[in-house]
Amino acid sequence: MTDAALEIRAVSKRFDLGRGKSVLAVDGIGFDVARNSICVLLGPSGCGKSTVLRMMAGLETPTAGEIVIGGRTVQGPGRDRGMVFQAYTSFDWLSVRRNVEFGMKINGVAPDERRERAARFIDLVGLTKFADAYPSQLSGGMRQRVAIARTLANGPEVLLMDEPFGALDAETRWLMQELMIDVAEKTSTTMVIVTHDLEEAIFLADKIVFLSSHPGRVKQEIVPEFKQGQRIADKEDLVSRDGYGTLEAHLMRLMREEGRGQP
Ligand SMILES: Nc1ncnc2c1ncn2[C@@H]1O[C@H](COP(=O)(O)OP(=O)(O)OP(=O)(O)O)[C@@H](O)[C@H]1O
Repeated sequence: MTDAALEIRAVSKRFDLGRGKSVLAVDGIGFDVARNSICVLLGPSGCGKSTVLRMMAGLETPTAGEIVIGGRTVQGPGRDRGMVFQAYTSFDWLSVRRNVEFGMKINGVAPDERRERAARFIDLVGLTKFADAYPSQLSGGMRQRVAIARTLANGPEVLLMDEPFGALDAETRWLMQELMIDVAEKTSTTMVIVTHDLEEAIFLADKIVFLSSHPGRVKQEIVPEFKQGQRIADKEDLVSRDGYGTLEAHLMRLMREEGRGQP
């Protein structure tokens, strides 16, 4: 019995470009994501991070290998996974509460339970005062909180996030990162987060999987040992810890090595 929530086994992805041409985006990658952990996929632009995440979500099919979640091979999208994208994906004509209830309604969750769960997750992301507001009345960070609450309310085993804070300003980004640590602690959801931001990776990750540039292969799996197995909920605290700078410099070196030759 493995304690992995997610197993990526020798996965490759080749995209057909038509006229007999194709591109190998991901080449034989393998790694595990432990249950209740935060795994960050890091690597230079075009290394295949989003492709790997989309295969986990079942939005793309591996050309070779398999992805196993909770003992089952992924064969398409499923309720055991929830995905949050960089672009805000809330329904503008529904209030925050109705947005969060929407997926549960589709899934046939009874009204009372829907309301109770929506209230819990809206509270978790700090939007209780805005439950009756509409997305157009909210800031970018708040709208992304709605997307997170809506996704978590469906009770996924694994939360997949593709550059979730990429469109936010620096300050909101920190707050959102701190929020995700809080969410991970309170909900014990396994998370896989794609980013190219080194600081974000170090802050959020229990494990970093660094992908080499095109085609994507696992270059290194890195556990930020300086955190001593703890999540550090406060960014100032994190960056002032011994070992933070060394890890950041190491990741910068990897990024520079792999980024060479990129436009
Ligand atoms: N649908 C597709 N058809 C053809 N090629 C694709 C498709 N999706 C991705 N690719 C190619 O696969 C490679 C990996 O792309 P992917 O978007 O996964 O990288 P990434 O690491 O997420 O990049 P970025 O950090 O810039 O978002 C790229 O060369 C890209 O052009």
